[in-house]
Amino acid sequence: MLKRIAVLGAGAWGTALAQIVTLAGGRASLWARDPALVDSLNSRHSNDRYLPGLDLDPSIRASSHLEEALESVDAVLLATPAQSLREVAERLRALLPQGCPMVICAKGIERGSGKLPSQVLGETLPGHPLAVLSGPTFAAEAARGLPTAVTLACRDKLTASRLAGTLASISFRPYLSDDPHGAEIGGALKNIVAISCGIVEGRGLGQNARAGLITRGVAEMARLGAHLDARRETFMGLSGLGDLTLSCTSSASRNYSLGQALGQGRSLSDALAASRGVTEGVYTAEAAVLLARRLGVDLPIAAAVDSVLNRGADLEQTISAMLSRPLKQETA
Ligand SMILES: NC(=O)C1=CN([C@@H]2O[C@H](COP(=O)(O)OP(=O)(O)OC[C@H]3O[C@@H](n4cnc5c(N)ncnc54)[C@H](O)[C@@H]3O)[C@@H](O)[C@H]2O)C=CC1
Ligand SMILES: O=C(CO)COP(=O)(O)O
Repeated sequence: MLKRIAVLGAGAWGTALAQIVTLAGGRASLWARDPALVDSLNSRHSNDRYLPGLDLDPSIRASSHLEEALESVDAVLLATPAQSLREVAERLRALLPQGCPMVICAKGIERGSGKLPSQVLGETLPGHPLAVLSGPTFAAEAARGLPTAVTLACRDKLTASRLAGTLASISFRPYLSDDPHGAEIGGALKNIVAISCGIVEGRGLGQNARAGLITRGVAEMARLGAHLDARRETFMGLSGLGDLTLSCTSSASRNYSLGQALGQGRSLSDALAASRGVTEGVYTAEAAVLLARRLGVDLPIAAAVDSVLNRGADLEQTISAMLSRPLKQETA
């Protein structure tokens, strides 16, 4: 078993993951940029900024120094937002022990390059075993020990099962997969679809529309995945349909709530200011559209969300245009 785990990023998910490691019997160090947050994590064993009301295991050691957080670690969980992965990976280059496995816990696609997190890490930190952890996991629930099932995807079976052993407990249940790209695409696109479902809710367009978007969201995942070495069946699993089910039906999702606010007529800057943390779908919509254009893939939901959020398109006209698209085969 990999016992000593460094979690990088002490937001809601990173803090929850550190707790999950301790629930599984391991030791977690937690890297946060902000020394004030580190002090409160170490002295009060809580993260009032990102995960209020939760008592953390006192064995979790936080540090604002990467070197310290990485001391004697067996594996690293990357839990900063997707857009910061490259910067964090570059800092890791001189510090990470040879062959140390890395687990991508962020959900997104890089802006500017249109790359998946595993592609970003493959460029910046080649040679390290890579896994992707994704699925329906609200941080606050998983950290409290409420039952949670996830996809743990890794091309190397031995690394996958060692990582699963490190994270698994009575309340946290990883299912193994050998399709990391599929898990990444599912996690990235579900945030965009969650924004679209929030818009539907905020505008009072009904539950039929939401179910339609969830299902067509799976179709967008599968179409993109077909060009990126991912398997269709992955999108029917926890990191695809599972996460869509969670994030597209609950205002506990930040992406869904941002969509709700937009649907109610609030501006993007107001909705972002009210958000409880990073809303990955806003940035990934732009990156997904870039990637899809490059690959010649049609992603109408992602394109509509991107045009409303990032290109100043009128919401009402965008909804009309979506609904007026030419009729097509369901499986195409
Ligand atoms: N919150 C949740 O329930 C879940 C979140 N995720 C994913 O995990 C990732 C992180 O999300 P959250 O922890 O919820 O976000 P958050 O907004 O709660 O926290 C983000 C943390 O990353 C830090 N950070 C931002 N840029 C950084 C940089 N350049 N270098 C170092 N630290 C940086 C921030 O200071 C903050 O502590 C996202 O990709 C999200 O989609 C995945 C599963 C569940
Ligand atoms: O990824 C998540 C649940 O699986 C968290 O979703 P939000 O980022 O939309 O809150």
